[in-house]
Amino acid sequence: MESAVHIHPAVDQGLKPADPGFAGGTLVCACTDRPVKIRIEGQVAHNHVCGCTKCWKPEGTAFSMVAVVPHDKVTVLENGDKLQVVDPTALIQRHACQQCGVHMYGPVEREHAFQGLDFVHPERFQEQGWAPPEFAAFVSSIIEAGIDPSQMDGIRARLRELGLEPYDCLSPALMDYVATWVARKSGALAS
Ligand SMILES: N[C@@H](CCC(=O)N[C@@H](CS)C(=O)NCC(=O)O)C(=O)O
Ligand SMILES: [Zn+2]
Ligand SMILES: [Zn+2]
Repeated sequence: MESAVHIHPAVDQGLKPADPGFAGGTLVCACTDRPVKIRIEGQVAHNHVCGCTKCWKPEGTAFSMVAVVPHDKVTVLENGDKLQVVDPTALIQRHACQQCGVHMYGPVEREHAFQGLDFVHPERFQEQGWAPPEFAAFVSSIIEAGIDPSQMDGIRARLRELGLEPYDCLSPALMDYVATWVARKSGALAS
């Protein structure tokens, strides 16, 4: 089934499988002059496409693609002076290149189930072999960015066709993980 809306350039032609030997790589922003370079050690986890308005999306694309890596696996290699935090009040401290706008890494420093993880956009890797997205998150949020609600049935069908089950928040596994963290903190569950 064809949808007029592009999901994301890295998935529109189908997903590329992970290389089992992928040991990390370098994320590069879109600048030709003094690009920001970030070294990531090891494979990314929980890669997914995200429809929210806060995650960086390539031009003309309805979804971002975003995964997590432990914060200690992230190193700013070059031109870190170009980075600025988009919204210092947000849970994810998205560090964007002020020149080209690409978000390079987003640590979660606050006390939260995701504390210690950095959100990254794997399509910015110079290398191939990163793990492909596993699901689609915050799908209804694309309406907040201006997608006509009448397109949603087609977009969800296209996501399913690509093997990216659409959810309006995170996947059930990740929602359960977050809720378990909250319940342990409150004492509702034994820690
Ligand atoms: N409907 C909202 C959803 C925003 C949202 O909650 N985004 C999720 C997925 S990235 C999140 O965890 N945000 C935390 C943050 O932005 O720091 C929007 O599209 O702006
Ligand atoms: Zn840049
Ligand atoms: Zn998002």
